Order: sequence, then structure tokens, then C-alpha cells
Amino acid sequence: MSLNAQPAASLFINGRPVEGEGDALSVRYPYTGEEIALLHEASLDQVAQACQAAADAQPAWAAMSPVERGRVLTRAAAIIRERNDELSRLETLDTGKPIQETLVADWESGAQALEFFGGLSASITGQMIPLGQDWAYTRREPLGVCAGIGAWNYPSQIACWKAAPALVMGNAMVFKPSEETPLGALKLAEILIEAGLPAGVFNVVQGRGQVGAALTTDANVDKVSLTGSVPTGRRVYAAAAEGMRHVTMELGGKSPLIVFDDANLENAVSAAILANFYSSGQICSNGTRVFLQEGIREAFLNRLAERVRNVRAGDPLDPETQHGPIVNAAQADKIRAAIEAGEQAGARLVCGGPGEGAFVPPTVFADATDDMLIARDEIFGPVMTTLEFYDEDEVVRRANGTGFGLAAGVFTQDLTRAHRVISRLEAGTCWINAYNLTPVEMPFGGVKLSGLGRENSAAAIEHYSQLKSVYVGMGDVEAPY
Ligand SMILES: NC(=O)C1=CN([C@@H]2O[C@H](COP(=O)(O)OP(=O)(O)OC[C@H]3O[C@@H](n4cnc5c(N)ncnc54)[C@H](O)[C@@H]3O)[C@@H](O)[C@H]2O)C=CC1
Ligand SMILES: NCCCC(=O)O
Repeated sequence: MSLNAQPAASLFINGRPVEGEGDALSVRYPYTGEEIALLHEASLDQVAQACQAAADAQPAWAAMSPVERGRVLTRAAAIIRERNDELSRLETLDTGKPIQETLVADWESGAQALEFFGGLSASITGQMIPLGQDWAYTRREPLGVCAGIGAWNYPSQIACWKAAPALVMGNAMVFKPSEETPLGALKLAEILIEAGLPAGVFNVVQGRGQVGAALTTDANVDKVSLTGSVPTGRRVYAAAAEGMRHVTMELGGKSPLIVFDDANLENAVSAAILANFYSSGQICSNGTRVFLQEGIREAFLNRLAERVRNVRAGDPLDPETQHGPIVNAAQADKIRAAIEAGEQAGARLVCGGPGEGAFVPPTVFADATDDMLIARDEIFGPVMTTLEFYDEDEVVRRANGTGFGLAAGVFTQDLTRAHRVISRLEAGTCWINAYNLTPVEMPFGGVKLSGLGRENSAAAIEHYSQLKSVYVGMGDVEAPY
């Protein structure tokens, strides 16, 4: 079967495909290393052209009624669902993630964002503030042009999570996908046009960091929304600050998953698997520090190892495959270095290990301590570090002992304790007796170094709009002289 995934052109500017004038960008299928498309980065002139096209198109889009804007988004969601099989295959080729995942978690999640914000559109209103005879009101207005910059783990979901709230508020967007996974965003641009989006409202440029940097500081850009690592987040936030641009920062994490003695063992093990090995561990919110209370620890590790041994790794296009390759060789090497560091530091390898080629198997460490690299650094691969604990105060202190604050989970049958512990954890997105579920209805995002702002839910609207206050005088104006 041909793996050719060459798009019509590398960029999408002002409603049409445009070839990039910058360096070549080879897109490879992570499973075989085969080139599936050859793209070209945007030149800096083309970045500016895309931002200008967005700035030109934005006022007319913002002037349309909210119900009309919402309709475009809901149509786009329907088109995505009609083409889910074909789009999911492309997502698997781009990322290497198993087709059984991409069929349900990637474009489908993107469609839900378009559907949610499309439906919300007509009910977004301001406030009326009575002031006696006079009164005031507020208007929620678009920011203008939003730049979206994506990571490679959920390329199409990230594009939709950023585009949907931005567009529904009457903004235009220029999106730069990760250079590792550039294909899905181009499909989203085509689908939005087909759904009735005016040309120029959603544009795609391709490229590495310097293209993202040019986008961040373009004079037409009013907001930058980044999904990426903390070091990139620091750079983008600082660059955006120079022009007082708004930001949303969806960054990395090293999140705690706390399992108390009274937890349902099978559910806690299932959640730990979802929290560490889905998408071969390449998920920002992963609960990679699994704190096990002493009474459940042994049983948990035994059951986990038993279940992990049954994982089916292999060809991501095979519907039976549960565990796919890592996105590229450099990332696989980084993960292997972390595994080696864990072993050298004296942690016990319960299962898994470095693997071979593109594959790193689900790997579990026990007997780790908080100061080990595997317990401190984001590995962004299928590596779970388990840590023993004895009581609640101790585990809360240790769970919070990190600069990150993206997510956290608690497993216990004592719901009073569950809510008490969650209220003390420094994390933006939390789960009780569940993990890594990110429904569009629930705000998603981090605190501390893990980021600023929220995606999904009505909360995202605040991050893609600004408030105008209008005072209305109803009587004569009195002046002192
Ligand atoms: N909180 C969240 O929602 C999520 C966070 N992530 C985080 O993303 C990271 C993995 O993704 P990567 O693609 O490796 O991240 P990365 O930080 O290397 O790159 C992210 C994006 O930023 C761009 N970029 C790099 N330098 C730039 C600059 N100076 N200015 C503007 N753009 C620049 C890249 O080209 C890419 O599109 C992990 O840390 C992960 O936790 C991933 C998914 C979700
Ligand atoms: N559905 C997972 C969202 C977080 C991430 O993109 O890593």
C-alpha cells in the first residue's frame, strides 16, 4: 500500500495552497522511516504574507453574526467525521500513533472542539451593569490575529483546539504545526474553507523554530497560543511580551498520580497505563510520577507488570496494534538516555527497557527516589516512575515538589480524602479515580511552569477575546466650570 501523503502544497495562505519558499522539510513515517511527503518551510516573507492575509480577512469575519460563524465550525466538524477514516490514517502516518488511537482520539477530539464552540457561538454575550440613572455594558470582542504553534504529539487535535475558540470569537489565525507533523493542519485549512470559512481567516505556515519566532513577533499578531515544551514556552512568552501580545501556554509536565491503599486496584492500574503509555507516552499531561502507598505497592506493581507484558506493539496501521513507535530517532534516543539514567541511579526496572529502533516498550521503574532524573524531568516517552509513600501530608508535599503543574490524579475510595488531596495539589487539570480524560466541556491547562490560560470549555473564550466596557450617560453632563 502506498504511503505517499504529499499535500497539494506546503502552506495554506489566503484560502489556497501555496508552495513554501524556505528550506526542505522531509516528513517521515515513524514506523518505517520512509519519506511520505516533502514540504518546504515558509520564508519569512511568506510568514508576513500569511499574517497580512489574516489581518485583512479578520474584520469581515468578525462582522458576521455569531450564529453564522458557529455554523461554519459545526459544518467543519461534520466533514471531519465523514472523513475520519482517511484523516486518522494520515494522522497515523504523520505521528506513528496506532490507528486504533487516532480513529477515536485525534480528529474526533478536534471535531468535538469545533462542534462545541460552534454551538456556543450564539450564546456568548456581554454584561449589563445598572448604575442608577446611567448604566454600562460590556462587549466581548476579538483580539484580531492569533498565532497558533503546535507540538507533534496531537497535531490535528491541537490545531482544532486552538482554531475553534479563536475563530468563533471572530479572530483570524495563522497556525504553524510542529515541523515533525505538518500534514493535519493543511487538511483542517481545506475543510474549513469547504465548510464556508472566508479565505484568509485560517492560514497554515510550516517551519522550524525560526518560523515560529517570526510568527510570534509579526506586527499583525495580537495573540500567541503555544503547545510545546517549557523552554520554548519561555522564549515565546518573552518574545510576545515585547509587543504586549496575549498568550496561551500549554507546556510540559511531570504530573503525579497518587494511589492510596484503598484504591480499586484494577482501575488504578488501568489509569496508570492510560497515564503513561497511550500514544507511546508522548502526552503532556501524563502522570509519570506514580506515588504508591506502601500497602498497595507490591500488588499494584505485580498486576501492572502482568498487564503491560500483554501489550501488542507493531505496525501502527494494523488495527490490533496498541503501542507504536516514537515520533523520531532523536526522541527515542532521549527516552533511552533517561531509562539508562534511571538504572544507573539505582531504580529497579520492573518491565520494559530501552527497546530497539523506533520502539521503546512500556517501561516501569520501582524503588525510585524524588531526586532521580526519572522522577524530575519530563521524558515524553513510555516511562513510568513509581515512588513509595506512607501518608497523605507526605505525598502532597512530594507531589507538589516540582516546578511543573499541568495535571494530577488521585485514586482512593474515600471521596472526602480525594477532594481534600486534590484541593492541595498544585495542578491545573485533575482527575479523581480517572486519568487523562480531556472532554471538550472541561477546561484544560496548567499552573506554575506548565502554562497560562485554558483550552476547551467556555473558559477558552476568555483567552481569545477582550472585554470592552461602555458607560452610557442618560442625563446631562455636569462639569465643575
Ligand atoms: N500542555 C499541553 O497541552 C501540551 C504540551 N506539550 C509539550 O510539548 C512538548 C513536546 O512537543 P515539542 O514539539 O517537542 O515541543 P517544542 O517546544 O520543541 O516545539 C513546540 C513548537 O514550538 C515551535 N518552536 C520552537 N522554537 C520556537 C521559537 N523560538 N518560537 C516560536 N516557536 C518555536 C516548534 O517548531 C514547534 O512547533 C513537551 O514538553 C510536551 O509536554 C505537548 C502537548 C500538549
Ligand atoms: N488529549 C491529550 C491532550 C494533551 C496533549 O495534547 O498532550
